[in-house]
Amino acid sequence: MSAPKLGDALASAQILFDRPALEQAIVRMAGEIRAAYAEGDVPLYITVMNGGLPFAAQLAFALGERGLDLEFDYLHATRYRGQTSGSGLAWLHRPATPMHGRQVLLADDILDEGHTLLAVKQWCEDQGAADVRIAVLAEKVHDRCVEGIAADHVGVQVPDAYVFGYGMDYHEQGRNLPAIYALGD
Ligand SMILES: O=P(O)(O)OC[C@H]1O[C@H](OP(=O)(O)OP(=O)(O)O)[C@H](O)[C@@H]1O
Ligand SMILES: Nc1nc2[nH]cnc2c(=O)[nH]1
Repeated sequence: MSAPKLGDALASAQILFDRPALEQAIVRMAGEIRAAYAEGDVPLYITVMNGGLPFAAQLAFALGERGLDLEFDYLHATRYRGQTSGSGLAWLHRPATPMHGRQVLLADDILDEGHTLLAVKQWCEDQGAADVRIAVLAEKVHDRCVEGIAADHVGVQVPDAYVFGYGMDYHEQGRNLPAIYALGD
């Protein structure tokens, strides 16, 4: 079966945040995150692939501009496999950099029910990370978030709908759309 067409989804989608609004949110986040670290700190900056990639890249530059150096690594843990729901987390790649005693900064596109970032944060702590901060471009507003997880830094809040663009996929399409859309009915 072929994937539903991105163009059809866009035709009925609602634009929630355009590129300037998201860039502005990321700049604001960078100021907050910079202030959370001391002079000379070099956090281990972990991009949560795939969705976190565009956001993480932009945030990294904004942090560099503010004098915060970062050591880069990445992980890929996926839960949804292109659908809106699913159970269990599949680790496709774990970071190679030792975390013991490190300050870890996780960058992901969205905190929805929180299963992904809860498992990822717990894994970082199990590896001996001294401190784990979470930065997400979007936080979905509902009451289904699992206990024990919250983002430290949030770009924008999105309604309880399937969203795509700016890293987030619509059936593995549309990740490079420079805006966040909510899927229509
Ligand atoms: O808060 P949750 O309900 O756990 O959902 C959020 C996670 O879901 C998405 O990842 P996905 O598993 O779709 O992988 P992807 O980044 O490769 O699209 C997104 O990138 C988050 O990591
Ligand atoms: N693309 C996308 N991925 C998600 N992962 C968890 N929630 C969402 C969502 O609304 N959209």
